[in-house]
Amino acid sequence: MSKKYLVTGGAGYVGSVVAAHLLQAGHEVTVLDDLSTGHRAGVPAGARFIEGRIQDAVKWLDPSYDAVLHFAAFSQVGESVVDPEKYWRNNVGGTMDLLAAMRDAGVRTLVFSSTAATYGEPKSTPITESAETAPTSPYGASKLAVDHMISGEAAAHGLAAVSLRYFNVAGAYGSCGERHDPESHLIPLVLQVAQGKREAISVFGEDYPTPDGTCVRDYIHVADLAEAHLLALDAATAGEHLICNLGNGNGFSVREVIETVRKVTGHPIPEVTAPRRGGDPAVLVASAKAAIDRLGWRPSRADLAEIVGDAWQFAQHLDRTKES
Ligand SMILES: O=c1ccn([C@@H]2O[C@H](COP(=O)(O)OP(=O)(O)O[C@H]3O[C@H](CO)[C@H](O)[C@H](O)[C@H]3O)[C@@H](O)[C@H]2O)c(=O)[nH]1
Repeated sequence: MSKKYLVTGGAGYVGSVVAAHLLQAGHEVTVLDDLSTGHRAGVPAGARFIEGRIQDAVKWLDPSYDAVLHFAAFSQVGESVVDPEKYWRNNVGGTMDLLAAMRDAGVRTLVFSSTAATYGEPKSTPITESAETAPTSPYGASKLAVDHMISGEAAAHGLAAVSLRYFNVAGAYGSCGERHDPESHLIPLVLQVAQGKREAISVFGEDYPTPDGTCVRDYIHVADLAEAHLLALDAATAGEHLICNLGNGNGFSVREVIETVRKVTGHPIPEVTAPRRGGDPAVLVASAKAAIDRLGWRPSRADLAEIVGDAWQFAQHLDRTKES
């Protein structure tokens, strides 16, 4: 049955891919995005677009919406360390306003874009949802605060809520892909080297306690991630706040990612060793058992070469359309 959804941050990377999946499933989608980091061109065709802030969601939410999928947030770990207030005001304050607007409008289902950064430096791997939450950045702390806020809203006011804690989202879905400005994520940066836009990729630290000394991450294809959001909408239960990690449970080192980009693109990728980046845990790998058991999620694009290949197609598409 067709439903009506508000997607905050639907002009951004993950939000636009989820909006596209909702539209393909036959649903009606309104994207609310202030374009502070998103791109108007990223909003999928067929979605209604409102340029606006989550703080003002009360102006647009009404009882005709079945649920909100909430992606709008600042997400740069480094920036959050130098400007924490920006993260508390927007990510936490903005979500507080959004939750109030949902209550006013009687919209009682929420899927929230949470993050592995809520856990901080893990004590054991793979990380389950019962692991200690000790974020090492204001970004992670702001997302954890929202998770707590949502738990309270579910308990006190019967919200049906699911928080999905993403590990390293990568890849692309057609014309929806990753384009941060400035770019700080590993795969798009290595692809920029392949495109000749950068001379070399800096490897941030090669003395970590990992097999090749570089950091290990769990890369998940953005389309697999998007499918989990549709399942989460079905699984959401009044008065319950379900939290699920989303990752493949496979770790790849920075060097393995660079080598995969070499193979996929056929370009040599010069690398230089740089100092460790502050706040980077050595290994972040998810246990996705909860998503598999509770949501019925089955990721189908876990192959790193496929993830990198789709990101490579998107990087070339951006060049061709001269939007980059
Ligand atoms: O030029 C670069 C860029 C990154 N890295 C390394 O590559 C790995 C992956 O880095 P990304 O920046 O791509 O991703 P992160 O693991 O830092 O980020 C992810 O986890 C963060 C929380 O830890 C946030 O949730 C963030 O949005 C999410 O993408 C890290 O070890 C990083 O040090 C490099 O070596 N060189």
